[in-house]
Amino acid sequence: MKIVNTQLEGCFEIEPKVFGDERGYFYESYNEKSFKALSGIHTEFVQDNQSKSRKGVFRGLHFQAPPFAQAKLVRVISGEVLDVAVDIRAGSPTYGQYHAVLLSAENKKQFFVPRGFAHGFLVLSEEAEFLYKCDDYYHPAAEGGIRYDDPALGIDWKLDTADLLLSPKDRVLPFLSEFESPFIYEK
Ligand SMILES: Cc1cn([C@H]2C[C@H](O)[C@@H](COP(=O)(O)OP(=O)(O)O[C@H]3O[C@@H](C)C(=O)[C@@H](O)[C@H]3O)O2)c(=O)[nH]c1=O
Repeated sequence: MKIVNTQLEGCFEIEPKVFGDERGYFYESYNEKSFKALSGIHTEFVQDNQSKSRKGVFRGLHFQAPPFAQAKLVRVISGEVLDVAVDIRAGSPTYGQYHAVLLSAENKKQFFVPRGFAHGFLVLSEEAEFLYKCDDYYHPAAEGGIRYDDPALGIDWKLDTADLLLSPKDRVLPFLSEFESPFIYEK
């Protein structure tokens, strides 16, 4: 596997080593030892989540506030999504900046979203199944988020955002300017 760092400190993409043969393919979708050795991060994942969504569904931009913050290792097992992480660590030199990556069953890329980032994805294919590991458990009372269509973020979603399907909860999330981050940047 190969780690590709992004412009946002702590956020990186993973390109797994895929072994193809006449039967199909094989790859290690997660190997704790390699993950820790290559990333230098000693995250202990405790929960795996899976969701399925149809084209035009947007989930996000979500986080859990400390002390229940979650780092996530995300990937797609069918279809294609545009996955985005936004730096919401108060005082971060890249506060409000985002990284977007196309994740698909085809490219098998993974994306590591650290604590202190809001995360979301838009489904670009007819359907997509999304799988992710989290390093803390679900705590609904600690859930928070910011609006995906905040002009201050300026995210290019690659689909007409007028017709997206969002949960009622995600429709009323605050814009960055209305938002007080529960995360503080630590160098
Ligand atoms: C996230 C989560 C939800 N749920 C329940 C609550 C609710 O009834 C149902 C659907 O929840 P949501 O609408 O919050 O699901 P969803 O919008 O898919 O939320 C997810 O979005 C992506 C972008 C993330 O990054 C995740 O961390 C998570 O926030 O599942 C759990 O039981 N455990 C969990 O860990």
